[in-house]
Amino acid sequence: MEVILEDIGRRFNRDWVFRHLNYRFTTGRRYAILGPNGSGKSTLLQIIASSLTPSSGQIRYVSGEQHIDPERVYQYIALAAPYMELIEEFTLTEQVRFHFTHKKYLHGFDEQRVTDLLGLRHAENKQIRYFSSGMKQRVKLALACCAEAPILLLDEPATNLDHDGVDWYLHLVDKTSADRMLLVCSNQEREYGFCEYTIGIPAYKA
Ligand SMILES: Nc1ncnc2c1ncn2[C@@H]1O[C@H](COP(=O)(O)OP(=O)(O)OP(=O)(O)O)[C@@H](O)[C@H]1O
Repeated sequence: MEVILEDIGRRFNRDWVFRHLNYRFTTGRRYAILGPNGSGKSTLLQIIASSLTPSSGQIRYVSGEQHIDPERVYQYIALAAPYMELIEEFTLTEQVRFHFTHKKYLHGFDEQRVTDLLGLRHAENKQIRYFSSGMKQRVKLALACCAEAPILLLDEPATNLDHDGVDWYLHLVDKTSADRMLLVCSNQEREYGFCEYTIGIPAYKA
């Protein structure tokens, strides 16, 4: 699968966040989207996820010979981001079950394995609203990484994670990112050090 950005730009009102961005993302590769706060990383990720449209240029999604309609791209994407909410009223078990009624499990995973991987067995029946911020971040990452989707998008994945949490995240990525297209938005080397390709957003400042 390929995601092809053709001269894309995005502005909010009169202010261009970035412009003239050409890039080709390919399955099996890991990319870091880099830049300081406010540079446009999340904006670019949302354009790639097709939840935001570019103000100029176009984005194409190609799977083999097939062109994918941007409105159906969500079926190919798993996303973890700070602006995504978990369902606070659910227990952990209910949240996992609910998520995987909409998404398939990645090959080799099931409810049990996701819960084990989370290391939150003791909190299975606890409502998400009582989880710490680090526990919630682990849940978001596990739901995204353990879902069957060729494109995995992680926006600031180490947010709220302590030292052990970052090691846990790196292990999770190692176990789940093979043969997928992985994009990590970050400004911290520890969360994207494994990426083979980097895109610096400030280079596309208008
Ligand atoms: N809906 C919106 N309306 C107006 N401006 C917006 C909107 N969304 C984002 N912006 C602006 O676009 C710019 C890029 O924001 P974005 O969130 O993409 O940056 P970022 O690199 O992800 O930042 P951070 O590292 O802080 O998460 C910022 O100046 C932001 O204020």
